[in-house]
Amino acid sequence: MEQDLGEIKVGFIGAGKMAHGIAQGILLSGKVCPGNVMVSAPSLNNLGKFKDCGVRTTHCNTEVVRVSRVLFLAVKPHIIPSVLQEVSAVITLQHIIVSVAAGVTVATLERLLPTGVMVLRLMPNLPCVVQEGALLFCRGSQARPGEAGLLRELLSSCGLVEEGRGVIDIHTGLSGSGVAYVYMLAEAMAEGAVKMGMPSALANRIAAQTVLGAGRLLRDSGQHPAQLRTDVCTPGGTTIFGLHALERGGLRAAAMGAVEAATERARELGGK
Ligand SMILES: NC(=O)C1=CN([C@@H]2O[C@H](COP(=O)(O)OP(=O)(O)OC[C@H]3O[C@@H](n4cnc5c(N)ncnc54)[C@H](OP(=O)(O)O)[C@@H]3O)[C@@H](O)[C@H]2O)C=CC1
Ligand SMILES: O=C(O)[C@@H]1CCC=N1
Repeated sequence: MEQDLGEIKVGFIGAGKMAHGIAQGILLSGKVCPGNVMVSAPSLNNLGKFKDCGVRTTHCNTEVVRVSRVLFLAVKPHIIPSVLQEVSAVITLQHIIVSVAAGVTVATLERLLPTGVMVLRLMPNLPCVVQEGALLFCRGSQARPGEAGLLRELLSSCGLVEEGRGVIDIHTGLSGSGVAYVYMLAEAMAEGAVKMGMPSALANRIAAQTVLGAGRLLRDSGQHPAQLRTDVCTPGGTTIFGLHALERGGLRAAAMGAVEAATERARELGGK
C-alpha cells in the first residue's frame, strides 16, 4: 500500500558512494524534496555532489540526527560503533534507523542504540544511482510492517526492493558485491575483443550494452538463465565454442565461489 511521505525528513551519516546512490534514487522518486534531505561527513571530499542537487550538508552527525525522521547509516562497517556512540544521545523512539553497513547485524545495531529504537538493515547495490538497484532489507525487533512500508516507499525509485529474513548476508554476496563480478566479466570480455583487434573504446561500449541487454531480457522475460543461454546457442555455431572456453576456465565454479566467499566475509564482518 502506498504511503504518503509528506514532508518526511531523511538523513544520511556518511556521504560516500552508497549514500549518494540511495539519495539519488530517493530524490528521483520526487516524493522527497532535496531541502528535506541532509547528509554529514567529516571532510568536504563528497559533500559537493549533494550540495549540487540541493541537499543540505554538514560535518556534524548529531545535526543530521536532530533534523531527520529516517536516518541512513552509510559509513564503513567498522565506523558504525563510534558513530552510534556519538549520536545515541540524540536518537529518539521516533527515529527510523536504516543501516547499509555490510555484515553489521540488527542485533549489533540494537545493542549500540538506545532501547526500543526502530532499526532496519538494508543491503543496496551501486546501480541505485541509475534506479536499477537490487535492494534487500530486514527488520529489527522494533520495526513493524508500517516502517517496512515506509522504507519501500522511500526506495521505490532505487530499483527492486525485497524484504527477507536470514538472507541479507547472502544477498550481499550475490548482489551488493555481485555488481563488481559483472564489471569484471564485462572488462574481461572487452579485453578479449581488444585482443582480437577491436578498438578498446568500442569494445567497452559494446560490453556494457551486452551486459545491460542480457540483464534486462533476463529480468523482463522471467525466463531461467539456462533457457536464454540455450536460445543464443546455434548447434555447431559460435556461442557453444565460447561457452566451452568459459567452462574450461571454470566460470561457474568461480562465480559460485565468489558469492560464497563474499557471503562468508559479510558474516565475518558481523562477527558471526
Ligand atoms: N559501495 C558499495 O557498492 C556498497 C556499499 N555498502 C555499504 O555502504 C557503506 C558505505 O560504503 P561506501 O559508500 O562504499 O563508502 P565510501 O568510502 O564511499 O563512503 C564512506 C563515507 O563515510 C564517511 N565517514 C567516514 N567516517 C565518518 C564519520 N565518523 N562520521 C560520518 N561520516 C563518516 C566518509 O566521509 P568523507 O566523505 O569525509 O570521506 C564517506 O563520506 C559501507 O558500510 C558498505 O558496507 C553496501 C552496499 C554496496
Ligand atoms: O565490498 C563491500 O564490503 C561493500 C558491501 C557490498 C558492496 N560493497
